[in-house]
Amino acid sequence: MASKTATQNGIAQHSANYGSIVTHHPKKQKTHSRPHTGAEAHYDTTIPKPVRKYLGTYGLFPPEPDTYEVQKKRCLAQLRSKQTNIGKFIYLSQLRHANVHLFYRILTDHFTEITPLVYTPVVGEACQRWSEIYMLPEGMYLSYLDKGNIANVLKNWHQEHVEITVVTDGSRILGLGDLGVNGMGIPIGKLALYTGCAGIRPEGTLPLTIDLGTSNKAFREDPLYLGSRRDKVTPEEEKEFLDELMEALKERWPDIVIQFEDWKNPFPSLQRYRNDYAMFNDDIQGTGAVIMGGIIGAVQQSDVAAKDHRAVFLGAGSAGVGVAQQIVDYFVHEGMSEDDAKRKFWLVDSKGLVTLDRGDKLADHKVYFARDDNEGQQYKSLEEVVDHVKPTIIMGLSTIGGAFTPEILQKMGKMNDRPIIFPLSNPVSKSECTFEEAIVNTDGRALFASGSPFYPYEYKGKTYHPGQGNNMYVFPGIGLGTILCKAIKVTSNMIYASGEALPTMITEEEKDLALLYPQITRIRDVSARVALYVIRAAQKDNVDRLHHLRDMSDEDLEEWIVEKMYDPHKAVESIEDELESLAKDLAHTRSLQGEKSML
Ligand SMILES: NC(=O)C1=CN([C@@H]2O[C@H](COP(=O)(O)OP(=O)(O)OC[C@H]3O[C@@H](n4cnc5c(N)ncnc54)[C@H](O)[C@@H]3O)[C@@H](O)[C@H]2O)C=CC1
Ligand SMILES: CC(=O)C(=O)O
Ligand SMILES: [Mg+2]
Repeated sequence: MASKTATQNGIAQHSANYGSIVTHHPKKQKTHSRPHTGAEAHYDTTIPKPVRKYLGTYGLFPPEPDTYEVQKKRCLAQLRSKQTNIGKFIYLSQLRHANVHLFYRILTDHFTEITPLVYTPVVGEACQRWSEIYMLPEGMYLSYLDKGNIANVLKNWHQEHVEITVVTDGSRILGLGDLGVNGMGIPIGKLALYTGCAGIRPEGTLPLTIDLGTSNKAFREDPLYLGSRRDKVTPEEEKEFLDELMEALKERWPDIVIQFEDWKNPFPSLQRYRNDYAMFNDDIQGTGAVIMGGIIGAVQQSDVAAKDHRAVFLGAGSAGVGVAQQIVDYFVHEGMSEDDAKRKFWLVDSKGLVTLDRGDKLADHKVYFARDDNEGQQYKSLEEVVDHVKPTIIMGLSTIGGAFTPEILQKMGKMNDRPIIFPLSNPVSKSECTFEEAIVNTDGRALFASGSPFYPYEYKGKTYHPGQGNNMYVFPGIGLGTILCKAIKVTSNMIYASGEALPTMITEEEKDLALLYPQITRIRDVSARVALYVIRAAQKDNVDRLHHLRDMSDEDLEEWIVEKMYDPHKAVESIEDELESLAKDLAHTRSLQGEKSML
């Protein structure tokens, strides 16, 4: 009997990976529904018959088990038959809910096709239309009214072992403005990439959206809007709420990594929590690191020494300042003084070139880069600044689609052999220029990366390949590295290391194509390398807690990281093998005891 109980427990435990399957078997303990891991057993047509019989799901779906290849073929056909991107987004959300391993198998097998549908650009449209398309929670929503009770609300989350959360208040979703609780698409999308790109277990992720009110009047008046109708809370109220939230998260999951995403003004929270929590801000730090990684390659390919570059940034917000700051660190690494490095940057915001004598009160985060050498002259437009600076690099983090006009691009092409052109705003509609515009207006010489994906472009008989300068190349690895070495905080050196890891992954073939980032299809290997660099930096800063990793060689450590990554293909195979063999064991035990076997 003892072995029978052990066997049953084994099946119950493993079948947890199949979501709510256990709910439907009378012998099994009832579990809560699992918004993020799905009820996939009912939809997983690959489950072998003996397992279905044991679990009490035999007869509940078509009789003959599929192979994964057939199942995938059917799913891709269903996906591709949807007429609109939003239809595809909804289909994929339902698939993730219904059969989480299948969703991640398909995502990892078809990164190039699926990523734009669950992340930028389509997630932008999904957030704009969230109130209309909403069907499933897929994460937690906290409200300002929960203040004083946040720890209790967090207890309602059904997963015991959350390793990472992405938290937003929806106040600056991509370049689309304040979308309030509709911003939930972003934590869900980012965490889907955590799982797909860096192998964080799906059930270890917690998408979290906080309703702190919204400045979006149209949403507040929309009867379908799912959030509160109040205006945004004050910065002081936000701070008090976040203090309580951070403490409550750490209390329930002491090792949790917390990623702040798409906040309108994220500098105060980063400053306040970075030393006491394993947290980082993706828009400031993740973007800084990923663009620094791309710039390292671009500087090499431009054949202009780092000290001779001049960068004009359109946009001086969290991403613009984060990126500029990170590249300053890189230039300093390359031997420049900090002051010289800082002087390589001209930041432009909605009022023009950021200068100390512009006459308005500059936000704190802009002061460091404000120019003092403009001799009293104020440059209002990007074109004027380009004429004044004669940059080698133009960077767009402004949310202004098309701001890099053909005239500006042509000037960049005339002034530089290899102009570095990075229109980084998301989604595609906000990109400062398209890949085609950059290629045509520089006669194919642009070194290019954009925030959202573009297709390769054929020009004068040659195919050009765009790079995607998106923080998705680093945040999954930053999170993975932090989790695996149990770092107590995410230091600046860990962020820097994540960007430094990227150029080490570019192959000669990719360099020949002038690519500044590895192909997205290799993102899992890239994330493992990023995690390796992050762990090494954590060790140097003495913030890691898994000290035995310090003794491993880089090669062994990278291999260990890969082994630790959730792989949806292996997950399904091993669970199925084990379930089948456990079911057979049980049948055998029953027949020895003279019970009628179901199998
Ligand atoms: N590629 C990537 O990985 C990332 C891209 N982004 C994108 O960067 C953009 C900006 O993000 P944040 O810096 O966080 O936003 P933000 O709101 O903090 O900053 C926006 C900046 O653009 C400036 N701006 C607005 N209108 C302008 C105009 N007409 N001319 C010149 N400047 C103007 C604002 O003054 C502000 O300095 C968004 O579209 C976002 O999607 C953000 C993070 C990562
Ligand atoms: C990519 C990203 O984090 C953003 O556009 O905000
Ligand atoms: Mg973001």
